[in-house]
Amino acid sequence: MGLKDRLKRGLSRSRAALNEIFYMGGEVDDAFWDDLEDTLVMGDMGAEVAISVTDDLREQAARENLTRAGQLREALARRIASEFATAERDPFSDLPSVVLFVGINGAGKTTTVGKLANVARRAGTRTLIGGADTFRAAAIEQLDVWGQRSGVEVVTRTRGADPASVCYDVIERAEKDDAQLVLIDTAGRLHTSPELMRELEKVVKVTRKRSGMPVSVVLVIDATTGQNGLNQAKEFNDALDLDGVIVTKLDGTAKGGIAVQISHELALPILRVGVGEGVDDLQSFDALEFSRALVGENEGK
Ligand SMILES: Nc1nc2c(ncn2[C@@H]2O[C@H](COP(=O)(O)OP(=O)(O)OP(=O)(O)O)[C@@H](O)[C@H]2O)c(=O)[nH]1
Repeated sequence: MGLKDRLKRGLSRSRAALNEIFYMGGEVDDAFWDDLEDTLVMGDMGAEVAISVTDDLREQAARENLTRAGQLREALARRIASEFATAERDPFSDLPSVVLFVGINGAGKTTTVGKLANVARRAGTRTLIGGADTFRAAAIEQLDVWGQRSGVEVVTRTRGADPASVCYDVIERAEKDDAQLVLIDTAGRLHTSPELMRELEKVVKVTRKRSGMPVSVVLVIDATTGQNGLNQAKEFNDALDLDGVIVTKLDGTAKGGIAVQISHELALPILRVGVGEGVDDLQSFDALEFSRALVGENEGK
């Protein structure tokens, strides 16, 4: 299956409601505009974005005399795409680069690190994995499995070790091995715990201070957490000044619009999206491709 098809398949649940209001041949009337706005809100795009997208599209329809719903699909995708913040640099391809992955428990950090390491190694990039999740023994084992699978070395310490000193070790090793890409997994934590957030601030500070390579802090968010995901993003961004976001599990939700809202409200780029559990299901992010997959295309296209 091609990448585009995987993205489309992954977003099929999010697309279902919009598909319904865009059924072929539908008239563009007041009910259509109400339905469109409601559907965008229900898909977790947020009221502000939903209203401004609908208003703009409505003006465009009047200006260009578009009367059938199907005629508006591509325009809607383009309008939604314009809501995403754009990335100044991609920390996974603009090398050298150190990336710290943060997020709440179970968001998909370890899996994401593993998938990215696998892809980087296959592309011939000298890659190193850092295991700063010393809280859970299983997390260290899980990273080791990904390391073995992809042939990437994992630098970590035993359970209970200070995560900031693990980062120190990782950077030291990266310099010695002349690594180009360093991916560091951190322990999952609730954004509502000030103590854990402070610990994470220390991890980021130590890594930034010690590393001669640019350091990015990337938040991994599980899309199925919906509006809670937006709150998490705000808390993490306030504490750590994030560089970007990876949204996972978009295949498990009808609320894929949350990616639009997070990127727009926090002015943070989406760096990758997860649309399934396979290695190829962690995809590069293209705002227009993503928006098209969210909105759907007319039949026969
Ligand atoms: N369906 C689906 N599952 C995913 C995706 N990304 C990750 N997962 C699954 O989510 C689960 C949790 O992923 P982990 O990588 O262990 O999460 P974590 O953030 O490292 O968790 P902690 O170590 O507890 O902080 C795993 O079963 C993954 O396979 C995705 O895009 N789609």
